[in-house]
Amino acid sequence: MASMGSFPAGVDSSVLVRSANRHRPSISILAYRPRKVGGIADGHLAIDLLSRVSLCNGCGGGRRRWKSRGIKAAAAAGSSPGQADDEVEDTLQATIEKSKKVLAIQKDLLQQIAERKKLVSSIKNTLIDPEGSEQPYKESKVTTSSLEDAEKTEDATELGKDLPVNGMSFDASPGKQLKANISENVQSMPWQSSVAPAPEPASSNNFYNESKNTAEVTTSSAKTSTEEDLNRELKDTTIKTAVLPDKPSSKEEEQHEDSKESYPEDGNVEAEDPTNEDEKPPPLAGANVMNVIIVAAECAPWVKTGGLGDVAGSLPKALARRGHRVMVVIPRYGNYAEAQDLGVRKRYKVDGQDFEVNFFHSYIDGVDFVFIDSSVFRHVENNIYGGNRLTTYDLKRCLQVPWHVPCGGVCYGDGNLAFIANDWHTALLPVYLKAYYRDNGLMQYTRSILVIHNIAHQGRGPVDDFSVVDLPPHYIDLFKLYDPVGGEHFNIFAAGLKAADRVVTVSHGYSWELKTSEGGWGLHEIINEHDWKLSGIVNGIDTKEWSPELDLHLQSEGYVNYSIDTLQTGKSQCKAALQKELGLPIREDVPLIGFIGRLDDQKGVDLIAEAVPWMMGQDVQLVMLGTGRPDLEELLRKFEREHHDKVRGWVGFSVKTAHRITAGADILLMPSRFEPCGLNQLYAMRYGTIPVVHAVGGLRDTVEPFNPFEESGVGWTFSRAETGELIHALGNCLLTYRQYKESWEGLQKRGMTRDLSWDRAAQNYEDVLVAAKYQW
Ligand SMILES: Nc1ncnc2c1ncn2[C@@H]1O[C@H](COP(=O)(O)OP(=O)(O)O[C@H]2O[C@H](CO)[C@@H](O)[C@H](O)[C@H]2O)[C@@H](O)[C@H]1O
Repeated sequence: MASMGSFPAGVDSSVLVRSANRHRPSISILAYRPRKVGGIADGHLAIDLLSRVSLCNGCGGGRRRWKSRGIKAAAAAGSSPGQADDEVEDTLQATIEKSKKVLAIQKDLLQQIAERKKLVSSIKNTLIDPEGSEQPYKESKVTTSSLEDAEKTEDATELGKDLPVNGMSFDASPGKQLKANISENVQSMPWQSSVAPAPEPASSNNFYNESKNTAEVTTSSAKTSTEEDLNRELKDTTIKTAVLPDKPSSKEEEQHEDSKESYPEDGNVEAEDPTNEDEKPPPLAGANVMNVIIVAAECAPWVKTGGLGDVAGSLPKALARRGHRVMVVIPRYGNYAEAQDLGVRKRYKVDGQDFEVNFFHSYIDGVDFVFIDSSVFRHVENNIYGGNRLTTYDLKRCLQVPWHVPCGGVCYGDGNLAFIANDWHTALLPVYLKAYYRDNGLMQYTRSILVIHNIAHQGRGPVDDFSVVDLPPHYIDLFKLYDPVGGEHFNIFAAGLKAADRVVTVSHGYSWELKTSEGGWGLHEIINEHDWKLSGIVNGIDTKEWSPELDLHLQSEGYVNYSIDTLQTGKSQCKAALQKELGLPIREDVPLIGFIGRLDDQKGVDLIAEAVPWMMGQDVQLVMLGTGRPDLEELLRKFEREHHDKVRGWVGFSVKTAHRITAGADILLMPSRFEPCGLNQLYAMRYGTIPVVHAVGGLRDTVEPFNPFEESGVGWTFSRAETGELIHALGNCLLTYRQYKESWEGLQKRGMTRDLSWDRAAQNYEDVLVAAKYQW
């Protein structure tokens, strides 16, 4: 039994071995390894053993069996029964004594378990990050319940009253203390009172200093630490030390697979060996990791009317891959299966009306998707932009999300935080951030970035609309804009562009066009004035969603997945499947031309319409998918009626059909009059479909024209939005398709191998986030 040396002193292993032969509980004792003293399972085992051993030792049956065996043994050795009886009694007594010792040792082990727990907790509390400051998100451990306590129904003008403020002191009794401190500091908004609030200034503009200040302050988590929590927090601490982003920890393990893997079920402390840190690579963003909240009106796959939905669904994942902690906030238009009710309820008065807002949450691919559930969003799923443009998306609530919505049990907080708003629908967010918070010394380190996906839609209205947005009177100047057509009016995009810390648009070409009177749609002067904060970043694509190898819509009804290696066979199979599905003649040799997009002026549908007579004179097939202006929808139906053997006009919004056209078509037409970026041409290239585009905005940036002498380029472009130019470019494209098969294949392969992923774009967004963070 030399190997049993790990038993605590005082344990006679021979007793244990003897007992092991007779009693199951003792066998378990032999298996008891001090190495695992930190685990819950072992703790339970010890308690279980304690009860079983005492039960066994006290049971008459056991005693009788031992007695009769002792008599038989004595008889066999030639002793008298009386002597044998005494010996048995003695042996029994000795065994009981030793069992008592075992019990004492087990108690001791339990004590050790408790001490290891304390140790875990104290390690967690003392570890600091390599920068020498505590991690920023420590400050954000303000749980919903603490905020719930802190507030009752609030008025729209009381925003900020339930906001933890940098530098304020409050501690573990969160709610009331928090409320008290905040009301001391934020008595009222400046336009309501001549007494300005007195926010605590941060000691420096260095983020980490700020973090340190706030981290000391916000120990107000109402969370009760269970043993599991302790172990998780230890892991959390090691992650933090490696400057990894905060990971949701407790409530949603099933969704947070990574986290689950990281936390050993039995809480084995040995598994938390700090040397394991080395195995985790640092985040790609390095020291630039931030908390990012992207706010949008739509987000694929839940709700999508166009390219904004795609961007809101995929940019966040790319930022998360770089190590940022990322949340997307969108309205909950429908019942989305993945999203769980967080149980956070807020009541607000807006315009005298009572509203309740709930928050739903889903954690997917490293991103917290938060859905705002409110009566105003219900029943508009199929017409999300059809309601009252001023009240449909209450952006004041979005600004409170970092404090109200605990993702993975931990709120984001306002340190090291940037909001990314998208288009005019969310352009009020930078304005509210300024008016309600920054002007009052709150959220001093939170930044806002506004992304222009399409400047043509601006949220215009009469100047009187200003009364609805609930802002201090002097803010009207941000909104007022003189327009040669409409005169002086109220313009939400204009205000957002002025108030945002940074502005991004979705291509370099478009960032240039925005500054011209033709491309700026009345906002060019403002954009020129704020040129210093404008960047152009070309969109990426979601290479999982849009990939011919993986595309789920190419796995039935004759469609097949294909790659660059199986391009010729796979693509022609998809083409045949598309022709079959649409009822067109199934012919491999005929060039199949596709169009997918909103039917409006922007997309140049009228140019296609004018080119249709010429096209019908060619041996081609044309498939158009779109919704929008009723007259253009009718045009699609008319083309199909008149050229039934060559044209299909699909009026409707069908993601599946969009994927199938992208795979089955040979050519994609995009004669857009303006195109900030354009995604369909990027999808087309990835599927070996050749784009023919008007060289404007993002189309010019992304479609390098074919050069037959150098065998370079990925498509055809034309420089003026005119039918003749479209016909000329398409004519050259058709000629190459028919007569220069090798060049055609070269075009396809160059497009397919381009890096179109979001990863590069995310890196550029990160530069903007960092620039915003350090700007004043
Ligand atoms: N009927 C239909 N059925 C199914 N799917 C359909 C469809 N109509 C369009 N789509 C899909 O919607 C998306 C449209 O994206 P785009 O970028 O081409 O245009 P959009 O003008 O909406 O976006 C704006 O924002 C994006 C994102 O920044 C910019 O790229 C763009 O230039 C700018 O105008 C694509 O995913 C497309 O497949």
